[in-house]
Amino acid sequence: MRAALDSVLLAPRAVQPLISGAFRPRRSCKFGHVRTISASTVLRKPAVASCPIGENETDRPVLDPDSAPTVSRREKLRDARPFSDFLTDTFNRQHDYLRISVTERCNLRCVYCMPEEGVPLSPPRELLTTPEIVLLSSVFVSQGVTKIRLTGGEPTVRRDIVPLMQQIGDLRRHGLRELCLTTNGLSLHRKLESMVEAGLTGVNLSLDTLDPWQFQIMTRRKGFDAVQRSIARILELNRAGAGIRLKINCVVMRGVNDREILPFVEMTREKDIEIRFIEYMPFDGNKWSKGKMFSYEEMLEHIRERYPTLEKVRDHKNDTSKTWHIPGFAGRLGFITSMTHNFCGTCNRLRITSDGNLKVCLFGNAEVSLRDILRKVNNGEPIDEEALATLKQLALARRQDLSNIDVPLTLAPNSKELLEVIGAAVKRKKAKHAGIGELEHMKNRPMILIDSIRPRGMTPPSVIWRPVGQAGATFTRTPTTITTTPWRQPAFTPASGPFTHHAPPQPARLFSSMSGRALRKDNDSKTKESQMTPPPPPPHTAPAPAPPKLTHVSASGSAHMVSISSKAPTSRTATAACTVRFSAGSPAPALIRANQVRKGDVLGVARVAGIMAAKRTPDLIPLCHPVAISHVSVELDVVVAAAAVEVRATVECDGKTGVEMEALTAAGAAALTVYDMCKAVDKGMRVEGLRVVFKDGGKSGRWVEGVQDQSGV
Ligand SMILES: Nc1nc2c(ncn2[C@@H]2O[C@H](COP(=O)(O)OP(=O)(O)OP(=O)(O)O)[C@@H](O)[C@H]2O)c(=O)[nH]1
Ligand SMILES: C[S@@+](CC[C@H](N)C(=O)[O-])C[C@H]1O[C@@H](n2cnc3c(N)ncnc32)[C@H](O)[C@@H]1O
Ligand code: SF4
Ligand code: SF4
Repeated sequence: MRAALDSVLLAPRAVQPLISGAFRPRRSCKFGHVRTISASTVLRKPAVASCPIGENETDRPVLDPDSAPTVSRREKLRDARPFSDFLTDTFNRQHDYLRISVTERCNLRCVYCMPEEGVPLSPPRELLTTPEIVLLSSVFVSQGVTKIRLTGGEPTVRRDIVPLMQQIGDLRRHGLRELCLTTNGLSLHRKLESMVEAGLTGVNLSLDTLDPWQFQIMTRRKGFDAVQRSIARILELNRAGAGIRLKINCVVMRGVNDREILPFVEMTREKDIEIRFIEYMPFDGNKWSKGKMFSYEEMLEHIRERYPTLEKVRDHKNDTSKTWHIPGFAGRLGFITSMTHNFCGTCNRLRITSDGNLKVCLFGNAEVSLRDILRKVNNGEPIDEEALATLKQLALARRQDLSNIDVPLTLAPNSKELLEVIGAAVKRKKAKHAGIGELEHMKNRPMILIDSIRPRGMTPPSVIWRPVGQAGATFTRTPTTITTTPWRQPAFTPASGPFTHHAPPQPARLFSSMSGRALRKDNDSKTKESQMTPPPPPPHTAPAPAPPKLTHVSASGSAHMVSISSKAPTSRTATAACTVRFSAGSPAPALIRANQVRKGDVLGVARVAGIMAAKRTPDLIPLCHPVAISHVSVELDVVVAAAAVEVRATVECDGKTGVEMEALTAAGAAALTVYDMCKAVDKGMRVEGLRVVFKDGGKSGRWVEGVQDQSGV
């Protein structure tokens, strides 16, 4: 007894819960044979990652449901139920794997992932709070999700990542089996033990090189040693039986790190880890070219030359990677072939972005805001710990009313509505994503804002399925089609029909300038205007000439937003330009060029200001529609001879309305930032000639400044 107690007290902190039984790792093979690693096994000998019947290729550490305080009868009954229809798509794919992006931030700047200057971040109130992530996780687990992966950005930079994992880890008593992390490993070693205690079962760690200098080139930051420390710590904990499944993700770029393929393969000789080589994927700003991509076939050939005995291993049905093994080696090799072979047929993934949008496909462009639905119960405000406590009370109070929903799990009073929206989105999921031919010509935004990468052109949600929130919502389902009202065309009148669900009327804050008439179900603005009763003509006067049609003024004369509901989304681009002109003899242009301005890097800050301003355009220009911008670039050229900085901003979107206002706002804000940062050295600056110089897409097609006949442009 005394010895047993000592073993608990003297064991490393991460292992204590293993011993005490608070968390008991289990392993299961692909056939579902599960065995628990006992405390004595943990202490006496390394855990053997083998299947009880010898099938050891796909051992998967899983959370131990028995370690949770109780598994209620309700949970057991739920497990016996058929898989949730809400999470089953029209191709009968059952989505039991949820990826959640918990932050947009990152402490590295990998060349293939992020622009050097980083990405503009969303305002904090738009991001999911910890209680909101837990609520959404619980809704998904209640429907049969058994695996949750936290990703980002870099998930470990989220300040409350450990408490968040603890709360998600608690869902194991409701059926969650795996809680995983995709991380760059930079600060993982500091949090690893508490994460294991929280229930971490798997780590996918990104490492593209084994050379510290090359690491600095590829990530634009230092940190190689810290990553090595994290890997060593995982292996150490695993030797003690923690059972963390470790995979190393390595994006292979020709001419950059392809010479390291074989050293990575060598790592699997002694270590029980899986090295996964990922085909390099394109998105705007990462300078992708087909030539830089090292394909699956090429990698295999290269490895086979050195290791001819390389053999294929049976993959788990939902794996993204194709697994191989060199006989005699402890680890395995995987290949993620998003560019050359899709693996969509067995897809079981859904993802939630850090701002709370559900994406049913990594490459799909439709998103639906779950955050807005969730926040309705808190008057549109983010749900914090205090609000969560109230929700818990509510959930208990209405326990009886929700016979078909697991009350302890789904604390959100509007779980049913959430499920309806999730179900409709899942049913819209396509069979597969585009092939390489399409991917390489598509535009993209930096993928750090979603989760992992999204190839060029796949990103910008051409339709944001944001059905609810402040503006109210209508979901109309007919037996053959499901449509969700996009956020830009809120319908305020409940639609009719047997399968209609509509949100309770909400104060129409965002669109409060719209007249009641303009807000009716009819989405076509032209029809709407023709149906309005014109004011009677004044008596005894000649008929007045028809007033010019003011598209932004309603029948009652008040300013309103033009409806673009009936327009089809198309790809649109606009470029705006302007000049910051300095006084004659001003030292500013030379200082800017030499990056010697005391306030800092003028061009870098102005570029970011322009990008952020483009995203904020509808907040600044009252009648401007919010558009789903897919790309913003801001270029600033210092022309010392002309004592000027020339600014050009290009904005792209796939949408129903043009982006010239966004381009003008971006150019204007970049110019004003130059002004602001230089006003100490030149008080006579002027911002000149703000204008659109190029526009493409939509009904009017291409337009170029200064060209008389636009037909040939
Ligand atoms: N096509 C596609 N590729 C994905 C998806 N999720 C991840 N990937 C690819 O997998 C790479 C590694 O991502 P990870 O975060 O490690 O996720 P994973 O490989 O799906 O993780 P597990 O299968 O759970 O181990 C990404 O960079 C993508 O290339 C997905 O849903 N679809
Ligand atoms: C976006 S990161 C987020 C999680 C974490 N920061 C990390 O690096 O693991 C997720 C994965 O996407 C991969 N990735 C990012 N950009 C990529 C690209 N252009 N091509 C292929 N994979 C990419 C990364 O290597 C990483 O494994
Ligand atoms: S791959 Fe991960 S670590 Fe690298 S920049 Fe992207 S999010 Fe950060
Ligand atoms: S591309 Fe979409 S459908 Fe294909 S595997 Fe990824 S998420 Fe699933």
